[in-house]
Amino acid sequence: MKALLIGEYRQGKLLDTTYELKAFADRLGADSVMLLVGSEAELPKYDGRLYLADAGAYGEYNPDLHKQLVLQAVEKEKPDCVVFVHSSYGWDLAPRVAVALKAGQVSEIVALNEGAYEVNACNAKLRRTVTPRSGRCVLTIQAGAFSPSGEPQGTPQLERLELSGAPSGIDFVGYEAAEQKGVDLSKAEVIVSAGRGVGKKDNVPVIAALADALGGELGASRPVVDAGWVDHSHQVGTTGQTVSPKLYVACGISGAIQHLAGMKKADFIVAINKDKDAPIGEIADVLVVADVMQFVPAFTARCAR
Ligand SMILES: Cc1cc2nc3c(=O)[nH]c(=O)nc-3n(C[C@H](O)[C@H](O)[C@H](O)COP(=O)(O)OP(=O)(O)OC[C@H]3O[C@@H](n4cnc5c(N)ncnc54)[C@H](O)[C@@H]3O)c2cc1C
Repeated sequence: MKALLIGEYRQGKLLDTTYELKAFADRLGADSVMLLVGSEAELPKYDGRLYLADAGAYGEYNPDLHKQLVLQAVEKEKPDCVVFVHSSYGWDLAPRVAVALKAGQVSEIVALNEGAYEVNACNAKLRRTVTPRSGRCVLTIQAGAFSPSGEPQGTPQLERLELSGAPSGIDFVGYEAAEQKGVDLSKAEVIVSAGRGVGKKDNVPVIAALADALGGELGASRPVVDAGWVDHSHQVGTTGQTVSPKLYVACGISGAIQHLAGMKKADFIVAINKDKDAPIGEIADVLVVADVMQFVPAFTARCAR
């Protein structure tokens, strides 16, 4: 099996998720070759062939041109699958490539299951296992689901791809940073996060009090934000902030991939959960099996002494 991996630059910087593509291909048992559209200034550590194309004259992202370049690489390599990260880039480009190739697309893969793909369903409450029927397929992987097992290594063997025409009718205007409101969790050294397990909005101050006692910030999982218990600026995860504090305390959080993707780089993780088998236990340094509303007030009282 051969996989064409579509790496990603954002504003000239190589995204770390590019390495997750290689980890996915390795777990699939596929030979891989990579394509990057961007500058040579920052190349990934990659032990294999890397197609590099410069479309900078047309702005950082132009769907027509990027699709054209992916199709060129497909023509040369004849891969069985073309793999993107499920980012805004992958969301936009993967379906365009799938339509052009008349290939089936499987989106937001979170795990492999004996050669089939597991994807989230019902807002990640369920998983579906799917196998594409088309011979060639286009895949997108959930960021954080396939972490590299060690430090990425290798120097890529570069091959250039040239554009064969100007884009039709699409101009890249630029990126506009979202207005920064509320807290910037990315700089916090301690984060104490509330999950659905805290039960109700009135219980959130109990979690915030622990954050205060530890000199940290309040974080939250998405259901807590969606329910309006905590402002979105506190959300940790793929659709919230990515954080790397010294200490992360997860209170009543199950450990869904989308949450883990935002906090798994924390130096030390404490999880408080009444379920001893909660998935967060797999990455937590300490798992306290307890009712969060009994444990946290007692813990806060000890911290405040
Ligand atoms: C496209 C997409 C993007 C997403 N982005 C994000 C994101 O950025 N961030 C994010 O967090 N999620 C995100 N999600 C949602 C994610 O898939 C999960 O649904 C979510 O993280 C679950 O939040 P939770 O752990 O708080 O709730 P649950 O999964 O419901 O877990 C609650 C946990 O609390 C425990 N619990 C219950 N009661 C108690 C108690 N009294 N004491 C102790 N423990 C208790 C339970 O055992 C359980 O483990 C996204 C989903 C999708 C599809």
